[in-house]
Amino acid sequence: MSKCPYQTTSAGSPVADNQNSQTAGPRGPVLMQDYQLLEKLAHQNRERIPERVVHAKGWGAFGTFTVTKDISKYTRAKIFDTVGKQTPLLTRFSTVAGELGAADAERDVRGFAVKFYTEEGNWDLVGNNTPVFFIRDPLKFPDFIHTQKRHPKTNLRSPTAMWDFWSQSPESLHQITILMSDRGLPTDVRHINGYGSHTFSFWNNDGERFWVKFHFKTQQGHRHWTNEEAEKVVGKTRESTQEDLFSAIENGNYPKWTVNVQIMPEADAEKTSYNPFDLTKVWPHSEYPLIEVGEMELNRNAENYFAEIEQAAFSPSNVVPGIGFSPDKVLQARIFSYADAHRYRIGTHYEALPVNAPKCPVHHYHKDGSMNFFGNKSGSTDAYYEPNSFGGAVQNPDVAEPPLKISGDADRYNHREGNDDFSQPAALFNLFDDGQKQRLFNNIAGAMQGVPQNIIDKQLALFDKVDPAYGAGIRAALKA
Ligand code: HEM
Repeated sequence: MSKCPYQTTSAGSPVADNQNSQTAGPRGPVLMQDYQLLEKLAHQNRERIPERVVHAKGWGAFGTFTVTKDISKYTRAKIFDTVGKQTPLLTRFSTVAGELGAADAERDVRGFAVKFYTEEGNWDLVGNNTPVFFIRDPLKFPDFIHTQKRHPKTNLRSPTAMWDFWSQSPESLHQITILMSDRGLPTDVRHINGYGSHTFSFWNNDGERFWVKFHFKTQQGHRHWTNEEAEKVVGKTRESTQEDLFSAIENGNYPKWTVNVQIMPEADAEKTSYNPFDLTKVWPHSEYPLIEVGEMELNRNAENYFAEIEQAAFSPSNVVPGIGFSPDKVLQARIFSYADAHRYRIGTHYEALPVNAPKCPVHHYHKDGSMNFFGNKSGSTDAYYEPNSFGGAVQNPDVAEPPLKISGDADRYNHREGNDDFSQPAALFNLFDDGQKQRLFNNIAGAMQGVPQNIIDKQLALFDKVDPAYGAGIRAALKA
């Protein structure tokens, strides 16, 4: 058996006794000079960081992205430049509303966040298991999330608040239909698809821009629980997804996803009948078919959950040359929100932590700050400002994004005006067979228990507009 190392204080001094406090006599009291005891207690008091304001409960793993098809005519991103090329990555999956200790088997959207450690910096795709979202204007996000979290007085989740908000937000119908369908309660995260959801952009070496959507198709197939099955699971274990993902990887049963893109030439955005930057809409696959790009495999569990998964910081602002944003208003807001959240939740230099640090050289001129353990990053000791004459890092015009034409007057535009919120949910509703429809009705009726009738009526009127059979089915389920 190998000899264990000796325990030390955090200052490195060897510890003689870690079993007994230092006391005046065998019965105590303890001495103020027992710094070892003080250090242990003080560290324990600092073991928690704030949980994520949303997506607090999560499960993560490391893996690899492998390019299987050449899409270099659309993007100059180095991650895609050679078939067979592999890039290391980190994923974190999550539920949205539950706190850090929430049960896993809950009906909720699943977060699907991927950090690709590319040779030109980290690219984070912070998506969900749904191709659309509840809102299309980011001004709505804090209110929407308040309805998903606890009521200030009862400290309970409030179905009244949820349906009150949704019944006044017809753009949420598409996402509600997914959430209340079979796919709204997956058994685990190996059996879900992932979507970037927003429209992003690609640009190639010739300066051409394309609009792009990302789709991760599970190779494990889809698996879900009914509400009744999930209740039994939660009665047995609150950690069903953690157990499933961790043990699958530990046992060498590595989950895989086929990564696809939908590509829209830049000029098409002016022609489509729908706004291609509207997060509540999908692009018809018949017009913009899926193009295979690669495969994602998860093959390594974290050694330390807190250091590598809880402290992981994903942000839609992390793009790399060849991949860019789009005018999608919600995406634009997320470019601000995530890094701001990380500075608060983890600290100013969260990107220097090993799990967040890029695997390529990093050269910037940010200076000092709490927990700066790396000094200056400019590439030269004397170059702590820019421009300088001391060999510090310089800009690289080669990675400049092609200019984007913008038009219009600055104003607050009514995002509900002229928007069809009903056709796409109707198309989805009509894809469901009778059994799927009945479970959808039952799930919605179940989620409406205790909600005032006037709010239910407003919501039913919206379902009627999607399809009269949709509203009628829920009415019948409410009476059952
Ligand atoms: C205005 C809209 C939104 C805002 C302001 C917002 C904000 C946030 C914030 C502050 C966090 C916590 C970050 C942290 O502490 O690490 C978060 C987490 C997350 N959000 Fe959003 N969000 C928005 C919309 C979306 C959308 C549309 C998606 C998916 C398409 C999404 C997916 C996620 C995921 C997956 C996480 C968890 C990331 C992780 O695993 O660490 N969010 N969001």
